Amino acid sequence: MMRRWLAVARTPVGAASLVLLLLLLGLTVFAPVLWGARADAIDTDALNQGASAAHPLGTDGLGRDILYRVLVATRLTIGLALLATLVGVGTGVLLGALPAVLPRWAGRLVTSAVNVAVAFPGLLLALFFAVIFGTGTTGAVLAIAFAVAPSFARLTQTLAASVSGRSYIAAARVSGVGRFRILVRHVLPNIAEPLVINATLAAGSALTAFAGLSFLGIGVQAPSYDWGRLLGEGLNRIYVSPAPALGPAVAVVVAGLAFNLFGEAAAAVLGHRQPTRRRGELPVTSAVDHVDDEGVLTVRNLQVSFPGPDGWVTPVRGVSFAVRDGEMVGVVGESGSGKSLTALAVSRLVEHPGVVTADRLEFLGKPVVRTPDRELGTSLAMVFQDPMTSFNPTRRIGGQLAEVSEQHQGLSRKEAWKRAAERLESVRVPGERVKQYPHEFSGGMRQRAMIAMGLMGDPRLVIADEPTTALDVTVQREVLRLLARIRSERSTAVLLISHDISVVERTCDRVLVMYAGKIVEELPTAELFTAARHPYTTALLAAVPNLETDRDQPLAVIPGRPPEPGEVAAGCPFAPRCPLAVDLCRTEEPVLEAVEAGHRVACWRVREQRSAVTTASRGGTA
Ligand SMILES: Nc1ncnc2c1ncn2[C@@H]1O[C@H](COP(=O)(O)OP(=O)(O)OP(=O)(O)O)[C@@H](O)[C@H]1O
Repeated sequence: MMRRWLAVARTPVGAASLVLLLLLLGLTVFAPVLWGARADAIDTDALNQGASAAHPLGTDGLGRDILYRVLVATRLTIGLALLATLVGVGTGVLLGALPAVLPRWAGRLVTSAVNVAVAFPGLLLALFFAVIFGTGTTGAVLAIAFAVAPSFARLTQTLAASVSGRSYIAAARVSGVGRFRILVRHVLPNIAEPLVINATLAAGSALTAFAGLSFLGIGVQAPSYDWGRLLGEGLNRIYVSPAPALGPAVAVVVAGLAFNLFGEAAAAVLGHRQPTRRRGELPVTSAVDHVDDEGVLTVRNLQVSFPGPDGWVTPVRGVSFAVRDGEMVGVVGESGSGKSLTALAVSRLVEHPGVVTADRLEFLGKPVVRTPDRELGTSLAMVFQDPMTSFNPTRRIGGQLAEVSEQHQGLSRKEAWKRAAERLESVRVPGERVKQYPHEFSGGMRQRAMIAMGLMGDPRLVIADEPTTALDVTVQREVLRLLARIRSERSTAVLLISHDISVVERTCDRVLVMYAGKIVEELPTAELFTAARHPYTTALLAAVPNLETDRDQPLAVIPGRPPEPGEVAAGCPFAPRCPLAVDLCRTEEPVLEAVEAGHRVACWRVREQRSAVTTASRGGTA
């Protein structure tokens, strides 16, 4: 962090503005001590003089030297501007952060009030508040502070929203960390940088606004004086002698520029981190698939919907499955098939305005909605796709791991850090690395540390959403081996989400194949290459190269693309890409049916073949 700010000082604009700011700081501290007496010295022999060698900026109506007065006024001018900025930024950040901790209705009220206030120009607001608070220094400070606050509230809200989609926030939430703590520990530190940059810019504006108020006579009052007041006094006789007005005017401009240029240089070098974020009637429930299995997790007819411009869209359209104790289940499917949303719904992480409905959504025999945060936090672990965003970059790895145990298991800070080191060791990361920051870890280590974080509690289920996508092949294998080891050593169930069917085939006991928000086939992985029946599953398998694949031929690809959640037509959603599709496939959607024990398929053609076989065998026995 420090290094990044030093880089700002190394740019020409950054360096020049920093020198000016240091100069101003020096004057703020020392000018009144050095020249305070001379600035107040009345000289009746030299009233209202213009520029001269003895008085470079002339004298005022009492014969006081204006140059000394400008220098001495630095303290009050800069001090008040900084005070106003501090109060304004503080109030703004508070207002901006409140919606994150308040109940939703109250949060909306605050947001609306901020939106209304932002619509007014700052200086107009300052004048309005100056009239309310009355003339004088306190009034002017509050007026400028309250004029600055709305834009900071808006900025905080926007920045907070942009980081709230990060995996480490989701990880903290799934670990049951409270809203206030998430705000203070995870959100605010990660938006501090742009806030500081904007505060520097705001200080420049506050300085000029303050000078304006004093100039108009509603800021600093005699006998105190700041640059604004000196400017006002000098301006009265600008046609006789320009120097007394020019001095304070130059001071205001130079100081304002110093703040603004430093802010601009910092913004240009540090840049604004703008992480991307994914983003009528509720849809009717579709046919319910039947699941017999009960276990750690039971999901029946799970649907996830979002309001869209043309009504609700439902990316997850009725998913049913179960995960038993100690079982490793894979979920595969192309991008957009609803795998991640299914996982997020299970962990209560689908964000408003998303709506999750299910006939049953139970974890450890209890409805997920009623599972206390503490229990969910220690019994369910999430491992996210991107090891870059899975940790809060401003905090040490150990602290982030320890948080879970401190919060939920009542461990002391020391014990929790000790456990964090042990858990890191268990995922083959040297324990002493607890003290390091996420950027000091490699991608694979970060992913293993994320798994270690999940193991801080005693999870009964680990949900790993594409945990190896961002990693190279060898690290990928290591992470998968680690998940498998955790499963066998601790009998923890694992739900592994992947778009790569070969990864699932190698590691899992059972596979769920998803297409367009539904499970289209479920079978034991051991039978994947021999017994898969759904044309989509067989097409996915055909796209996996193996030892017999002819290397001179291009790999099989599935023609076309899956439908978007809003455009799923009647019939089987795979029909437009299916070589076996018949008319029935285009008009009616097949339901998931058991073809054998542990093997379910949703396909009209498979059903047709089965009934043909059954009829033939009946005919044979008749
Ligand atoms: N917050 C949201 N608002 C609206 N639509 C969403 C939202 N989140 C996801 N979707 C949509 O839901 C569909 C399924 O998304 P999901 O992330 O579950 O897919 P996925 O199968 O995990 O794909 P990937 O492998 O690319 O992560 C996508 O079409 C996506 O655009």
